[in-house]
Amino acid sequence: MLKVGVIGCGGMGRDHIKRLTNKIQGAEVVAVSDVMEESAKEAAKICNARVYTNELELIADPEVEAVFIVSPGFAHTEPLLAAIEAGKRVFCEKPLATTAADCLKVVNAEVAAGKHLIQTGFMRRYDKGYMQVKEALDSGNYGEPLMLHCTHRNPEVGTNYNTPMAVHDTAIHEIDVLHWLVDDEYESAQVIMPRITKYSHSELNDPQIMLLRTKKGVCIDVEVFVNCKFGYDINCEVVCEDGAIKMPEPAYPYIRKDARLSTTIDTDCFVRFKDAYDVEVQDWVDKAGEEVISGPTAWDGYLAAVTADALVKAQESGKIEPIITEVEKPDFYK
Ligand SMILES: NC(=O)C1=CN([C@@H]2O[C@H](COP(=O)(O)OP(=O)(O)OC[C@H]3O[C@@H](n4cnc5c(N)ncnc54)[C@H](O)[C@@H]3O)[C@@H](O)[C@H]2O)C=CC1
Ligand SMILES: O=C1[C@H](O)[C@H](O)[C@@H](O)[C@H](O)[C@H]1O
Repeated sequence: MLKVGVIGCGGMGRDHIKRLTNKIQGAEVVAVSDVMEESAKEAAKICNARVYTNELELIADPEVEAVFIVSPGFAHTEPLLAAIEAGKRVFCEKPLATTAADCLKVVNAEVAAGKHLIQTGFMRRYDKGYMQVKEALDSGNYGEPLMLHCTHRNPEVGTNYNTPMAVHDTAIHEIDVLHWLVDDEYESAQVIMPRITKYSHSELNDPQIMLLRTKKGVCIDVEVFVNCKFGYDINCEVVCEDGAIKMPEPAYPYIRKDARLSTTIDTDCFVRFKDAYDVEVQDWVDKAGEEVISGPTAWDGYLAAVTADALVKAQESGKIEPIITEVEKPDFYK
């Protein structure tokens, strides 16, 4: 039984604690940590775990064999480095860190330690819909991909959510999954700012249209609209030389009543991607004893952050910004 310590007991942290406690085979949560002690105490009731307010003490706990980092992205780097030093396996929710520089610190520390410890929580790769799109693309039946049209829509976000977060907290999912889908690398980034919705605030341009171009010339547009109000609406269509592949939407019934036809749109990621989280976390637990990481690594986290940095720069400049990876992929990750 893998004994897990969870850092961060907010929305995603509690969701993972419930998952590890009630659904995942082969793991149990033995410790939880949050800077807000009350949050940690509430979360500990789910799994009867020890409570910490200092994440480094949780990592040092001898009973904790593996660590889940589910604090905000800006707080990931320190526990990642501490867990690497302690030689403990880590599942780190996306983003690995909010800048490429911080991600590179983690990559360098993991390579120097010589042990494969870090998995990054890019769970869209485990989603059935994205996997079906990838299977169709890899079949070769539709020719080469030319364009991708995507949306990442939230019903609403809090007032602490700002313009750069649309990249490193939200679009980071598309940044990782889309180059994986088309098996290509990114070359340049641009951000177009449409008229701002009345539901936004002074620190947030919402919606945003993010444009990515890959080295093979595939052009990707991602509409990020985090106050769309109507639901949590994730779409992805790949237009190829011999056809177009659209990711299926969640299967809900179509209801005919009172001369109206209606169906359901999810309202958050916890429902929309419930199965993907389950598959991702069960796979991480099942493979916790293996020498290498089978899922997205710290290097994937760094690559995503390099593109995120370029998109954040493009938000400011309004120009097409190059996406340049400073270092070659270490043999450690090959
Ligand atoms: N894979 C996915 O689809 C999703 C991933 N996430 C990721 O999960 C992480 C947490 O997101 P949410 O739960 O939505 O945030 P949240 O704001 O609801 O919760 C964060 C929690 O971490 C605590 N915290 C802050 N600094 C901390 C520290 N240094 N040590 C321990 N706890 C600390 C806060 O007190 C809060 O309880 C983020 O990295 C986010 O990107 C969130 C939602 C969906
Ligand atoms: O990871 C997530 C969620 O999956 C939502 O899709 C994003 O919009 C949110 O900002 C982020 O935390």
